[in-house]
Amino acid sequence: MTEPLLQVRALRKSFGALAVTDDVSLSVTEGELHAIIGPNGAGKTTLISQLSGQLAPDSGTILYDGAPITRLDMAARVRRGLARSFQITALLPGMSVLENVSLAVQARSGSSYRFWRPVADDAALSQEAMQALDEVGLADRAHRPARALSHGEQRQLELAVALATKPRLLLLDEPLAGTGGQEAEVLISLMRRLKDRLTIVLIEHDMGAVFALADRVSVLVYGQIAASGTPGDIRADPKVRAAYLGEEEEGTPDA
Ligand SMILES: Nc1ncnc2c1ncn2[C@@H]1O[C@H](COP(=O)(O)OP(=O)(O)OP(=O)(O)O)[C@@H](O)[C@H]1O
Repeated sequence: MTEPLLQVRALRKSFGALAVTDDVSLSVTEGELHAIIGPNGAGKTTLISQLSGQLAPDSGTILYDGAPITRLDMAARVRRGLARSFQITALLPGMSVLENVSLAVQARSGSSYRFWRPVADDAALSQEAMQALDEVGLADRAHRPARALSHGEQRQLELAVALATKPRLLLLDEPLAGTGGQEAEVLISLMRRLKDRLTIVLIEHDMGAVFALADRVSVLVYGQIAASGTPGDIRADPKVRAAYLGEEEEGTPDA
């Protein structure tokens, strides 16, 4: 059996007396889209922040591609191919869409690009950034300021920024938040395309999207994995229905 691309073992993180990640173990196989769902405050974002290197766990181990990365910072994890999509708040609103993505290409490439020149001037850098924009469907918006994009387009831009780091494993924290209708559809079909070539860990409240996209689902409740399995297993799990799905009848996948 092939080794999982990501293995989390006995991860713990507390804020004061509150154990927000409480002995979490989980594995993500190369090529799968693994969704993490759970009620508000269950600890999903805190977990993904530890996977990306933004937050240090109190104890436990994170193995990526067979090697421990628990003590590596975010930049070192990005260089190994583990990227988190940056939130809209991390976008630079006055810079162009292309410049926002070019900065991510530049960050990955380190000193191979001359950092004192305006980022959009470097042809190779711009070309790579354009590829990422093309992949998310924003090539025709390249020269607009990021602030001129619609909310849904800004979420596409976040994905382009993450893709520009050439990840092998992509961590997505609520990519559909604040979107609806057509905007959500665009993002869902984009994730469907990305999952053909990348391993993805997805935190998402939109159960329709989760059950349409996920190969496996883990349910986090009060900082602990309450269940992990295929979407079919999760739908049928009485513990999950009681702890999570039951709480929002509208979002129940087979409602
Ligand atoms: N830096 C922090 N300091 C103290 N408490 C925190 C901190 N970050 C998160 N928490 C608390 O940890 C708990 C889990 O938060 P987290 O954001 O990880 O949950 P979540 O499952 O992502 O929630 P949501 O679905 O609402 O985004 C919450 O009770 C939150 O208030």
